[in-house]
Amino acid sequence: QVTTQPPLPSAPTRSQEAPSAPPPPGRREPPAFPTPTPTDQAMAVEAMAEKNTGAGAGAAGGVAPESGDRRSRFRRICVYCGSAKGRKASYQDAAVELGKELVERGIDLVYGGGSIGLMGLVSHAVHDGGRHVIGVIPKSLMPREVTGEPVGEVRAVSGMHERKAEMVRSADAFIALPGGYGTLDELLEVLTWAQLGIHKKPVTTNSDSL
Ligand SMILES: C/C(=C\CNc1ncnc2c1ncn2[C@@H]1O[C@H](COP(=O)(O)O)[C@@H](O)[C@H]1O)CO
Repeated sequence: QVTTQPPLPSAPTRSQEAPSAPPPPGRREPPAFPTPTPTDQAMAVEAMAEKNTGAGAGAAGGVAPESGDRRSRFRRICVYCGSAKGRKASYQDAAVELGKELVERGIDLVYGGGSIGLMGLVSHAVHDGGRHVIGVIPKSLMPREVTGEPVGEVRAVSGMHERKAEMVRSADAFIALPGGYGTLDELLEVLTWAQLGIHKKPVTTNSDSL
């Protein structure tokens, strides 16, 4: 099952896009999209799994949370995010907060294996919180995306396609944070694979992601 959450306002028209220069006098700034918090995102994937109990982490071996318990039914969530830190400090805050949210819910992380940008922030937050981190990365990309000692388990794969397939196989649900073209590619692929019935795992993002 694939949905995005929460209900989003309609997409801006070309004329509503954020201007690169200050607007002329009298012209109003376009409305800002609401940015769901990492807690919203974590709750969204839980809700999706609940609605589709045959498809969520139950099917993937997750553990149903007891009432009042913040532990998740998901064992592992894949986070797609940028290899850069992005233009807004709020993107970095969201990466760290999401990492902490996963820790609090007892969820391990699957991600692209890089130590740079938002990937580095989310992986360190999860690792520092004591959860397992699985980084899936092609050997050829290591010099570019890994600096210093990588955290957690590194799964070296043969190429980009194998990386995406391994990430989808290894996780029970997917959350996209802000990123660039790579994040967009990963998100579109996991969505289109769901559309084709290749997997039945929840996918969520936010309107401010890409
Ligand atoms: C060659 C293939 C796909 C090409 N595109 C990508 N597919 C998957 N992941 C990618 C691709 N390009 C870059 N990435 C990785 O995404 C991460 C985030 O990148 P961003 O651009 O900063 O959002 C990063 O780890 C990139 O390596 C065949 O399928």
